[in-house]
Amino acid sequence: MNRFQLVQQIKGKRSFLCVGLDTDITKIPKHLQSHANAIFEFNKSIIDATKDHCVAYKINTAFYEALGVKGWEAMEQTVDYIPKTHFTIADAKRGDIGNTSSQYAKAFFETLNFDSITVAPYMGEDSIRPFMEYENKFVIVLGLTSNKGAKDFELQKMGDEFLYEKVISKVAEWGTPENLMFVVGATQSSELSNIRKLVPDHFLLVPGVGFQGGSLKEVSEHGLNKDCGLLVNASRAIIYASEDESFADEAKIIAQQYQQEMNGYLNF
Ligand SMILES: O=C(O)c1cc(=O)[nH]c(=O)n1[C@@H]1O[C@H](COP(=O)(O)O)[C@@H](O)[C@H]1O
Repeated sequence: MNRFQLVQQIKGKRSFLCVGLDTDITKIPKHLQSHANAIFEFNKSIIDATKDHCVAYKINTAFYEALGVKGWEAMEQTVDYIPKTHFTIADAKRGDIGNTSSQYAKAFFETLNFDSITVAPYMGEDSIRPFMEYENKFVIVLGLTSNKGAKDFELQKMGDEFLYEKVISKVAEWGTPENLMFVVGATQSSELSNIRKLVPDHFLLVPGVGFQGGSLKEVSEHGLNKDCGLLVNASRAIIYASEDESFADEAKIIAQQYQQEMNGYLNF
């Protein structure tokens, strides 16, 4: 999917919601846990229930890799099941020396047909370039993350800049808003206006609303650009909205609430 198609979808749906499929076998409703293909069955119900209210799905690969071959198969089935209208994110946080990153890119962009992948920037340009060689695919580089540990490196000053500022400015030289996005945690909304000065046109993937306490209102106030420019992710708040058989209906209600709130913030 390209940037234009993503923006069109946001305009049509009046939503910039990304549903996070952090599907944990121990947290899905009891009646599904004994199912031979429990993870995929759960994801299928969540996708069916939320697809009218969101524009993207983020699959956090850790939850699937933890289950071995079966988990990987459930991930493949899930990516294939997500409607082609929706932007897909492999939240894999990869990045390695160039020839290894090429294999990661092949794994997530060719073997699995994801539209994008999250990548850690620590190893520099040659670790990120291979992901940028694909047309209509995006690399989503960690900028300023939502977790406490962000203060250990990302929020350390290097001269008069934070490390995360250096990372975002430098990485932005390697790609364009057509193939590059950045992760900014919703819990870091005080830095969002500053980040918008560094990358006014790029999309930002913003996780951390819901369970981590980030504010959708603040993120929208400081992060929206002329094309929306935001994908706000919620995982647990949506997929575990209920533990009983009505889990998909409850997930739909929460996704719809996010969509309605987002509609009020959009400036087009
Ligand atoms: O790259 C990410 O998606 C990510 C970056 C970040 O800074 N913080 C963060 O929470 N995430 C991911 O976003 C999701 C947040 O999940 P919930 O807190 O349940 O909404 C998880 O899949 C995290 O791995």
